[in-house]
Amino acid sequence: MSTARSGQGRAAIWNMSPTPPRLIIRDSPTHVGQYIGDYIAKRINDFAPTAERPFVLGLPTGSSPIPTYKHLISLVKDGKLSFKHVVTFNMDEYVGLPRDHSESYHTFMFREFFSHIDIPPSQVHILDGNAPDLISECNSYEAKIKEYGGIELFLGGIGEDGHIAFNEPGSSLASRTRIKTLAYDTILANARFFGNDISAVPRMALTVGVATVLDSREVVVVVTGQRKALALSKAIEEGVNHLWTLSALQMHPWALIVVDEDATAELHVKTVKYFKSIERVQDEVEAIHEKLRKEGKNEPVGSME
Ligand SMILES: N[C@@H]1[C@@H](O)[C@H](O)[C@@H](COP(=O)(O)O)O[C@@H]1O
Repeated sequence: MSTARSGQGRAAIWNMSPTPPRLIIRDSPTHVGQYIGDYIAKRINDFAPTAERPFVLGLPTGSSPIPTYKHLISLVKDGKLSFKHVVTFNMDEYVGLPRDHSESYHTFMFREFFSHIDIPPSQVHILDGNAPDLISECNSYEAKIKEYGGIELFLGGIGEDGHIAFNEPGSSLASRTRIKTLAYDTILANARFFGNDISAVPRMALTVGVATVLDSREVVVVVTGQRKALALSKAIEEGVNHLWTLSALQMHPWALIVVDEDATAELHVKTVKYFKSIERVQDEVEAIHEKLRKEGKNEPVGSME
């Protein structure tokens, strides 16, 4: 099952090289979903996965990735993408919530995504929050990721307190898959999925660690809505800080954060302008290279990092 990683996918998208982390700004959550869906589809198609060399994809739950899932589903339905040779690892799962509960992350993933695409269920990995030994469940999850040669691309979402997966404020930036007690803010934020009954929200979860996410070759994070604006500014405009675990992406060489306009509300104008200009310049450079490719001339080698 072990598959060696190769740099093939990355070479094919040299022109999309992010700085760590690069910000892409789109008008609305739907446009964010389209951008990320197209981006992931390109990565999978460039990788040309096979049974022996599958594409290993990390995935989140939450309302933010739903437009991305919708777009990926439409690409599969249109025959432009297949998950036949994609292996997935989800970020997290509640502890103690029955697997078939409507708000378990198992249920969420099959309802919103897996049931609509061509992925064999045996290639889906989601932590079992009801395992008899939760510590060994977490350790074997890490081991399984390693067996597959690591995660090629981890798609993530964040909480309002800047947590990635369930790595709440104060999580070690060297953390691995483990049991985590949820912050009260997260319990409050997630009560909307439990009929606004705070007491119904599980208090614990299993989650991949910050280091598990940082280990993947590429990280793409979706951040939409004004309620995530403070977390985004902390993660982008301030230093690496375990109180805003998304900020750990500053240490990743290949990270992309895709946001809508609302999520930029707390950013400095110059930060927004900077990232918009970077994207514009990269588009111009890509147009030049596309022209060179068409004329059969050599493309310059290397990235723009
Ligand atoms: N553990 C999950 C996170 O992985 C997810 O990113 C977050 C955001 O949810 P939403 O996208 O609904 O705001 O919800 C939960 O806390």
